[in-house]
Amino acid sequence: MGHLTLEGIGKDYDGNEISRDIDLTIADGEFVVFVGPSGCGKSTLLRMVAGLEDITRGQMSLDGERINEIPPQERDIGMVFQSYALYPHMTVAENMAFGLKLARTDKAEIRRRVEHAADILQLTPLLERKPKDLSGGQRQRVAIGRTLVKEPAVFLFDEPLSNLDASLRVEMRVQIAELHKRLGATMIYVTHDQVEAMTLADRIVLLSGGRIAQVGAPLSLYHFPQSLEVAEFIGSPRINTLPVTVVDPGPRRTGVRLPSGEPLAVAVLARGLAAGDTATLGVRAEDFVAPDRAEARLTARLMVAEKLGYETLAHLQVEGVEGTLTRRLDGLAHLEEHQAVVLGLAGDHCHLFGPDGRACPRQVEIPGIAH
Ligand SMILES: Nc1ncnc2c1ncn2[C@@H]1O[C@H](COP(=O)(O)OP(=O)(O)OP(=O)(O)O)[C@@H](O)[C@H]1O
Repeated sequence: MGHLTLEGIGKDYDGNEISRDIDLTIADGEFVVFVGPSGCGKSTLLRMVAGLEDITRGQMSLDGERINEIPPQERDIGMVFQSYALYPHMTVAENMAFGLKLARTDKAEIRRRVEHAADILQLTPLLERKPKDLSGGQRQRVAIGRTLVKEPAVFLFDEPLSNLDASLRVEMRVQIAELHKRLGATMIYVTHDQVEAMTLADRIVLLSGGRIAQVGAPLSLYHFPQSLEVAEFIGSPRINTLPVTVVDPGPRRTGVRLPSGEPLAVAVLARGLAAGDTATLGVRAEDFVAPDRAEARLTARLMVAEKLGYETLAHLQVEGVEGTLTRRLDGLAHLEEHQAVVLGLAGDHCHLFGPDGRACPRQVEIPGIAH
């Protein structure tokens, strides 16, 4: 079992509150990813779960038992670190067995567990090699193996792929997802890479300034972000934002005026907004619509077209909007530099954020995705 409960967890360093008001329940077998910008407190929270940091406030329980005071080695929790720090003079098998030997585990049992972990991680042919004779990905698999042999109820991963190159990261990401499916164990994974978070997580916990900004399934955070901060963190390219003025805060649609002066009825509840307020319209790169289906239009000029083969990212300048907006187009779109482009907007495909950054609740249904 690996059912974790965090209630009112907080952490201070030298009188500074680093983590605060963390309330979170992680179900047995769930894959949860802590994500957020650098310094938001992801590692601190993970290290508190591991027992490597004291908890200043709140209660942490594993399978109903309080674990605040239980030392790391006595928690049924295993951690895979960013730097895999294998012992260079030991073979792969010895590296994996080391923790079990220290814990005086029976020799036959150690052999069984090492062989089993090697089989799962495809390390069997490498068991007698030394770390210097392994690739980066293989070393990372040994580091995972070292944790796997402990057979913990909860696996913690602290940015385990950040030392690997891009293609290896993708490969290891798939292997970690397969490992989770195969073991069915509870896993908590820390990363600042939102693609890793989106692809691995059953649920994402997005942290900001030591607090939870939003918890939910990856696509819920993508389609129903509760704040501008979440909307901007989740999704690549970053969500487009433009300043608008609220003209009609209606009950199901909110009328706004675009920088071009055109009106648009956005499918959101105008909670807390009044006519005359300045708000932020959010439009994902794929959510612009063809001009003939548009409810409002923006005239833009193409600055740069990034042709990625399967899609083109058009970076566009719009009068009255700072920076550029990005529109995603399928395939190799035919675009000329500086050409005029009409960006079509539809109220169902936009987000609206108030002056405090809070999202106005969207009044749209997306099949299979919870609000
Ligand atoms: N031992 C410590 N003493 C004092 N402050 C610390 C200590 N460890 C971390 N902090 C501070 O706590 C905050 C959160 O750090 P943490 O490492 O948890 O962030 P993070 O989200 O994991 O960042 P990153 O993605 O850069 O690793 C930071 O401001 C950091 O400087």
